[in-house]
Amino acid sequence: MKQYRNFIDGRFVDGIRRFADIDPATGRQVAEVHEAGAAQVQAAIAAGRRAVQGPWGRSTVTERAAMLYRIADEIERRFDDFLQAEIEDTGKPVSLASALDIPRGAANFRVFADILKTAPLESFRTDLPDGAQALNYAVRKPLGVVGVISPWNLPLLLLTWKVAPALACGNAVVAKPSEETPGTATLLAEVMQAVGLPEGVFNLVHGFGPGSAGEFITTDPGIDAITFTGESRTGSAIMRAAAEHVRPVSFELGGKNAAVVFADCDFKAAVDGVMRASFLNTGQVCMCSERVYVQRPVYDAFVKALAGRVGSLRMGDPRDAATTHGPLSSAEHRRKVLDYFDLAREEGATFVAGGGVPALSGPFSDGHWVEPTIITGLPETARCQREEVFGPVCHVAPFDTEQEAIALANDTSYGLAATVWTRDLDTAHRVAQSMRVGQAWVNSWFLRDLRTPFGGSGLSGVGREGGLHSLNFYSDITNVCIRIPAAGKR
Ligand SMILES: NC(=O)c1ccc[n+]([C@@H]2O[C@H](COP(=O)([O-])OP(=O)(O)OC[C@H]3O[C@@H](n4cnc5c(N)ncnc54)[C@H](O)[C@@H]3O)[C@@H](O)[C@H]2O)c1
Ligand SMILES: O=C/C=C/C=C(\O)C(=O)O
Repeated sequence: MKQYRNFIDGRFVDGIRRFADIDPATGRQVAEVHEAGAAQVQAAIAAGRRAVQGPWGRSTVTERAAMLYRIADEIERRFDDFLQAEIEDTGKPVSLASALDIPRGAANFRVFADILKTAPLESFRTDLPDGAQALNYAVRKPLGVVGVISPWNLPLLLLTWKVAPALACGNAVVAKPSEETPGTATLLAEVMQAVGLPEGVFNLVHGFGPGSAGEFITTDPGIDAITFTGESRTGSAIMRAAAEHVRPVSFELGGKNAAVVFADCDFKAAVDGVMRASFLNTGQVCMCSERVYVQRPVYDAFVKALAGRVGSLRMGDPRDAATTHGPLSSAEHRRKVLDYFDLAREEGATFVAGGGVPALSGPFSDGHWVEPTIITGLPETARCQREEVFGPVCHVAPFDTEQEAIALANDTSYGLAATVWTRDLDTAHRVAQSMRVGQAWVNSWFLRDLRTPFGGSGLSGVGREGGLHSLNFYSDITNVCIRIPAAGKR
């Protein structure tokens, strides 16, 4: 059986216990994962501290950028290994993992190398009453040892989205991937070793949250900052842990995202776009649209077209290029999603498509499959309209006016993403700017430029990452202020 070990101070080490890594497409075990104990997490943090105090913490931008390019190149050289590990851990279709997850794993390093090299320093010239001036400029320095905790839905993409800028800024990292998806993170540790990243700069520990590696990282005073992607409830627990030693946090959390479709949209593009926004990665993307609002004149046609398209999603062997819909991440997560389907029925929903468990044959008969599902008829107060399901499901409801659509979309305690479909430029700007979210897309969804701010409002997160926002979070900033006397004065 394949073994996924911890990577501490430049070496792969066994854990204190082992747990099973399950392929959600088949329900079969694919690897044994070595759970790190408290002492091993402490050793990883101590190794990180030594690394930041050593040459790595004093390395130049040019040196670090070169290292990030080497990491990106090595991920690409081992593209197929990463692809197979990601598919084994998630069951996601090869078409998706090869177009999104693995390329973004490499791109995250390359883009942050470029951003680092081109990032300006902030500076201000201050005029003083006596004719003197002051020149202020802010320098970024490493924060120290950064704890990175990531989820299972886009394992390599979301881990590297945080590891890359943390390393770019000269920090050391102690990373913990989700217990459900340890594969590509372990390969990333192999990459770090292969490219010669100094020992202790990147450490990887496997395990769970409470009472395990996740909690050991977040409660350790040796961790200088915590960056986390996952559920809002977990974010809240981590925030409490971070408060103890007053450490900064950056959180990308859950969503209950709206799609707003106006009657003047490009109808086919909107149907295609909402299909993608609701069902990509089996609905397990934090930015997925679970609430779709369609303007009344096109509402019936839209629901019909969406239901027709759902039937064309193909489940099955993730390695078959024709497969477009994978399983859910685990038996437990499928139970949660199916419980929401039951709840939706109790709350009065009409199931326009899906709603059940498909019968797959052969090795995939024990996978954690759920049909892509479209529901209508729920009141906005229904729990299924308010809570994040994180599965292949959207609810479609009609609206009449622009003001009503904005109010419906914003009526949530989350605030991650929205997507607006219209051909009218004025409507597009007005509505997109009115969305209380981190990302408002117009006639598109999950279209990413990694230089832009990314994050969530309300329950969806704390802070923004991306571009300079990442550099600022992963840096300790010192403002230097120099007084320049006026000529002839002191
Ligand atoms: N906003 C975003 O960018 C974004 C991106 C992806 C996923 N998500 C969200 O993530 C969720 C799905 O991922 P998940 O189920 O893996 O999330 P999760 O919160 O259950 O787990 C995420 C990570 O946190 C660890 N963890 C759990 N409890 C912990 C604790 N008390 N202390 C420290 N670590 C702990 C887990 O082991 C895992 O590594 C969804 O809510 C989704 O919306 C958000
Ligand atoms: O599931 C959530 C997806 C988040 C995506 C990103 O963080 C990104 O594209 O950088």
